[in-house]
Amino acid sequence: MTAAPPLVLDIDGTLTRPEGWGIDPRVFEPLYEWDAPIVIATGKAFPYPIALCHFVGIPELVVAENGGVVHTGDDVFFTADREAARAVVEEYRAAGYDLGWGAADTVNRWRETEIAVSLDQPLEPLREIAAEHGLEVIDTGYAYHVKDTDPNKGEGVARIADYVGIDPADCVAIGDSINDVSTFETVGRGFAVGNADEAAKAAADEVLDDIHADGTLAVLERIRGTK
Ligand SMILES: O=C(O)COP(=O)(O)O
Ligand SMILES: [Mg+2]
Repeated sequence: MTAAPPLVLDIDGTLTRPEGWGIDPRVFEPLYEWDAPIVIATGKAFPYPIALCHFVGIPELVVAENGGVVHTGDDVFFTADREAARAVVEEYRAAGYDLGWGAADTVNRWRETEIAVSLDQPLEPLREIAAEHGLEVIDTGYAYHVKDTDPNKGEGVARIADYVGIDPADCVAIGDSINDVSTFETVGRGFAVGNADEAAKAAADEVLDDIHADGTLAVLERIRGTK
């Protein structure tokens, strides 16, 4: 008998259908059945991973907004200040640009510590304005995130692991982009799916052939343990 390891899972690019968007429904059952804690570590706003945990039927262990929001299951921590990102966006808008999500902007509506800008908006002016405010812009392949340079997913994962009583070194993480590098540096074993960007591939212990959920499902099959 081998025990399943705790998991740290990114959402976009990792749990997504091979076409690139939408959660692949095949991941629901193995996550529901998983015999160890699962941390969802994402760049998405807090309600999205919470809803994912809710709909899969697993406890809420969540790192959202690239580490800006950490939920240990009992307590929620905010580790970055949204005001600086807000100031960057105001300047970006004043210069004639837009966040690119339309009037409802459900991408940022519940975002607490950073701002996300659509990939179809100009990056260079955003980077310049962010730098003037001491912030960085990271490109996850799904959005540009204007954020503090400080918090990251890995620190959030470490905080949750400490609270839950698991050793990060025992965790297996799967991810696809630059915002997963800190996760890979925190856990014992990191897998980059085949569609991952160069930063994630370089930081991972192993790069998978399969893309998106196909890659993730292949890892889960390999490490799920036996009874
Ligand atoms: O929000 C994003 O841009 C990416 O989200 P992810 O970290 O779950 O891939
Ligand atoms: Mg991702």
